[in-house]
Amino acid sequence: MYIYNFKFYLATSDSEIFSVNCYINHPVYNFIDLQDTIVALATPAGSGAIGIVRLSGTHAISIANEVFSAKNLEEVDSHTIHLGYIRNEQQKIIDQALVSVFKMPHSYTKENVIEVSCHGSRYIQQQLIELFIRKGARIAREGEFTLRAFLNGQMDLSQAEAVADLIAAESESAHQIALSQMRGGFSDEIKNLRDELIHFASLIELELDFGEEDVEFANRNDLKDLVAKILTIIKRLLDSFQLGNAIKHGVNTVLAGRPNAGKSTLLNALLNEERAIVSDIAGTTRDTIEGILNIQGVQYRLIDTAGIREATDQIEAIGVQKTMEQVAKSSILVYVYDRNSLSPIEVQADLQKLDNEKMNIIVVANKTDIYNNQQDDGRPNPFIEDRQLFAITQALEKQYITVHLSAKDKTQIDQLKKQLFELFSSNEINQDNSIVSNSRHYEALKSALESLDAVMHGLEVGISGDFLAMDIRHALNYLGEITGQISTDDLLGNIFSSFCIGK
Ligand SMILES: Nc1nc2c(ncn2[C@@H]2O[C@H](COP(=O)(O)OP(=O)(O)OP(=O)(O)O)[C@@H](O)[C@H]2O)c(=O)[nH]1
Ligand SMILES: [Mg+2]
Repeated sequence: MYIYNFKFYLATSDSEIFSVNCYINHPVYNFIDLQDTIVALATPAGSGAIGIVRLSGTHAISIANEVFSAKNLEEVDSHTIHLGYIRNEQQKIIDQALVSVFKMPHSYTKENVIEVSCHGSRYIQQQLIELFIRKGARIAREGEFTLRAFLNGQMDLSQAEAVADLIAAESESAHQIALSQMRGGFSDEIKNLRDELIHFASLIELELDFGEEDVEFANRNDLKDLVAKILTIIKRLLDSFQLGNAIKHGVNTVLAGRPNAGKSTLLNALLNEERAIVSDIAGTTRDTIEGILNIQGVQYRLIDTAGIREATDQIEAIGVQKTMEQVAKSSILVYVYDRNSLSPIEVQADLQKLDNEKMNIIVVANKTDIYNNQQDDGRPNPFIEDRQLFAITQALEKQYITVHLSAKDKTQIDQLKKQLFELFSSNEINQDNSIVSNSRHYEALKSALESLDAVMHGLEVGISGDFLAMDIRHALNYLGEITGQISTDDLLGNIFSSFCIGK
């Protein structure tokens, strides 16, 4: 099968080999009928000032022309807009509308596209869609406009996915990542590297064709250099995922610490609203409480939790367990403690318990409004007086970013925000760096990395060409999945079903 494809490759243009292979294995074009003309509402359902009904497909213009009398739409230029009445079969006016005409291939889907901007009444939109269906269009499936754009070569798969991300983007940084991916992002880079790898794969396959003869068309050192180059790039992309994913979905930031440390007070101060109940009773917060904080375009999902201690009742015990789960799931832990009542030894013990390699930690030494050298009751603060304890505090502050603040008086809250932002700064995005934010891409890159590691290992120990070719083929498949050069019905179905109808 593969050799057959390979010979086919030699007879055709460069780098077509794997798409041919994919086409034979996965007839992507079969599961959807590209001949149909599709219709859907492109604006949100419901009433508004304007609603847009969109048609795409071979007959889009002729269908619209049948119900629009002001002009012959088949004769107008592409990218023109026309005002006129839309009438049903009984010549009853449905609406006066603006009709935009895009002639293939100069449209979003590369097909004929009509956009009818009508008055945004539900009734009119419904009537228009039903009329177009009676005239031969069918209702579009979720994401079918974008799927067609992909199948017709308007964009690659990762760009199509970025369209959905762009629509869903709720913060400046998520918007930025989606936009950069839509404009090509890292997929061009992947495509180019993949093409270079295909070149080597074909040379190695050619060696295999010569069977018994001892020939080597693919220079192993050059291949090694290429694989090393690709590995470096893939590793960089994989590393960017933590940032990309956090930005796309919001950075999970958990506030944890002992009861009465002031976590809920801090949540309220950060959100600037009284979200969580605050009291001097230890164990006030039982369940997790969330709020969204936007710092310069990055969304932080703040999670206030139950104070960590030996629980005094069952409900509190569940709360403490939930806290530990939240800590494990989060990207940032804001560990809050009352610096006037918790000894540095206890702080150290807490941090050791909570710290896991992956997490970013910010320590908040709370309640600076209480005079540092004396406690609530006026007695001197033992942690300042004791030189040994003071040394532990200093060591901790070296190890962890520490912010001294008063949650109650809202002093130094901006300093905490600054530290949060610096952990997940969006500078990297602004510089147009390639950032992976899609978990499907992340998984494919991880698999490609494994296969390429195997290729590298194979090159080092000098394994035979057929094994080498197999690992390269795997890597090519995984890389091709990202851009859609390799795709299956299931994969496409999965991706586009998460789109809304009309996109
Ligand atoms: N003086 C002072 N008191 C504070 C500060 N922050 C919180 N408090 C007080 O400390 C007590 C506990 O505050 P909470 O915010 O409920 O503490 P918590 O960490 O959420 O406590 P649990 O929910 O029980 O785990 C309340 O009486 C707050 O008013 C602060 O910065 N300065
Ligand atoms: Mg609380």
